[in-house]
Amino acid sequence: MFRILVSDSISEEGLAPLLNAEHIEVVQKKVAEVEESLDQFDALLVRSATKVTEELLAKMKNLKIVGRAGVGVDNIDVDAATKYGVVVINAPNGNTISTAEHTFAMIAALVRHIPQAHVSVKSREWNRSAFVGSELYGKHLGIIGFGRIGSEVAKRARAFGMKVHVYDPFLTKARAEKIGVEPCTLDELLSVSDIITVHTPLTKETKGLLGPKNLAKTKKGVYLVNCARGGIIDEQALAEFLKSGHVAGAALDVFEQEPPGDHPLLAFDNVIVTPHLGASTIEAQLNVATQVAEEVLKFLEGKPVTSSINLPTLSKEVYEKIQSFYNLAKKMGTVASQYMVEPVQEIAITYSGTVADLETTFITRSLLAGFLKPRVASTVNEVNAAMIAKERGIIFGEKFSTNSEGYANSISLTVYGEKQTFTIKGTHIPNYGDRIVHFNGFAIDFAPEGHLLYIQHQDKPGMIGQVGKILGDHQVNIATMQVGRQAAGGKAIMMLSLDKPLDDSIVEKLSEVADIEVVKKIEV
Ligand SMILES: NC(=O)c1ccc[n+]([C@@H]2O[C@H](COP(=O)([O-])OP(=O)(O)OC[C@H]3O[C@@H](n4cnc5c(N)ncnc54)[C@H](O)[C@@H]3O)[C@@H](O)[C@H]2O)c1
Ligand SMILES: O=C(O)CC[C@@H](O)C(=O)O
Repeated sequence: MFRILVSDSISEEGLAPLLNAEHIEVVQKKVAEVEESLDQFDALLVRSATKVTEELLAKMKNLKIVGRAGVGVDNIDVDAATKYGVVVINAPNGNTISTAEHTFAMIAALVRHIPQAHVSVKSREWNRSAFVGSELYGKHLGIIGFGRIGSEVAKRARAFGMKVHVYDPFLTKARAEKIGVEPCTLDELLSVSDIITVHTPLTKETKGLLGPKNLAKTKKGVYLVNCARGGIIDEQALAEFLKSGHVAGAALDVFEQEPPGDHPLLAFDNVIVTPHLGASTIEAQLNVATQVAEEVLKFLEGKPVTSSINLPTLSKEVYEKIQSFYNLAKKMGTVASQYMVEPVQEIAITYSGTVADLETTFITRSLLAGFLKPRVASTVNEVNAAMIAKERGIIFGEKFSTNSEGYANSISLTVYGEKQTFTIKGTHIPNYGDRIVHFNGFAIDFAPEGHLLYIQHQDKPGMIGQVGKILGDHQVNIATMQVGRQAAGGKAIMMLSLDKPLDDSIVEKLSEVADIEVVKKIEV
């Protein structure tokens, strides 16, 4: 049974996939109103009101996923979520059309003074000359940020006969051509546009993007629109440029602080505002709620999610192809970690054969998670494994090889520690399973599963008997046993799989046997 906390108002109809699932319990309450312990929840669903801070994440000890019913995740501390191994997903396109339409409604309202005229008529005035506007036809619209919403705004602008200028440093030429726009520099856009609308995320680079310096480069009489995030247009600079009359008006759906309270911008007649309504349509709310509910359900059922902020995204098809290697890699990491009980500096992974053609990022993360789990007290999984490895100074890297030495596929892992280097190689055989085919320089063949016992010894008659006797004397049943050696009479290994975990005292007894050099128990 999974428990999900829905802490903001999210469309009930959209939550249906979760509400109808048998193994899911949905609690619809604000975080602050939850009386029980917060660590009972596996998932948290929010819009923008709930602030998912590090402090909250620390309290939700069993949290696995945060779902944002919307695009922007600036109310979620994604770095902290990554640190705690919590997946963050959003609903990236469910509210695109609604927000583009709202932007366009704001543009039209702004240049035709609709809100001001509305208030005037409601006040029993009839002042037609006070509200003379401008046509959109033939005007230059500058769009900063040409992603999902920016490009939908462009389509609507073209339908109105506007000339569209686009600035987005990450826009590829191919995409621009496909949509039929000509990208320009920010300076070009600023100097030519009659109306400028911003559609970027709020980042270090975009915070204050339209500040004093760039606003000074705009045409006198420019109109500004922000239906993206408060702060992209510097609010203080905007107030100054409105005061001087350089900016003719602004339409704002978003503010640096929401609600804005008694904000100086609200005092300007030529500033029109809405309370972050871009995504507030029945359709958008149903879309984002459905998207996020379906994704959370998939995730809790162990299936891949497609809109994760802090995990590589995988399609179902790709996930199905990599799943076996993902499991194999995790087991290899677990085995290697328990073998190398010492500080580790580097982990090198080589993918050979068919696996080399797959999306290996996820497989590597799985291997790292398997490796780090026995060493790290906090949650470690595919989300935070790479970050934890880096934090602990472990370098890791992938290599690809066409030479899989007779196997259809293989993953080779070398761990460089302070005292020794350890190599293990595994393969996945369809309908047979995962096999370790090289272990620490020995050719061998065993399944990396259950309670394993590794023994390295001199290749002499009677070694197997001695090991069998000690285990038998302690009522430990051997399920399987594989042996390997480098040369007759030289170094040899045994890998046993046991029916129950081994006591340390038995490990000690085995270590005392003459000609046994290494004994390690490994739990997979
Ligand atoms: N008002 C609302 O209710 C509402 C609803 C949905 C989305 N939003 C916001 O709208 C914005 C756009 O959303 P989207 O879905 O189109 O996102 P998107 O990721 O599809 O597009 C963002 C675009 O901004 C571009 N960009 C990034 N940094 C840039 C920079 N420094 N200069 C210029 N361009 C830059 C990116 O390349 C990308 O193309 C986000 O801030 C989102 O949070 C607001
Ligand atoms: O939840 C909302 O209504 C706001 C959504 C919007 O800002 C977003 O980023 O998706």
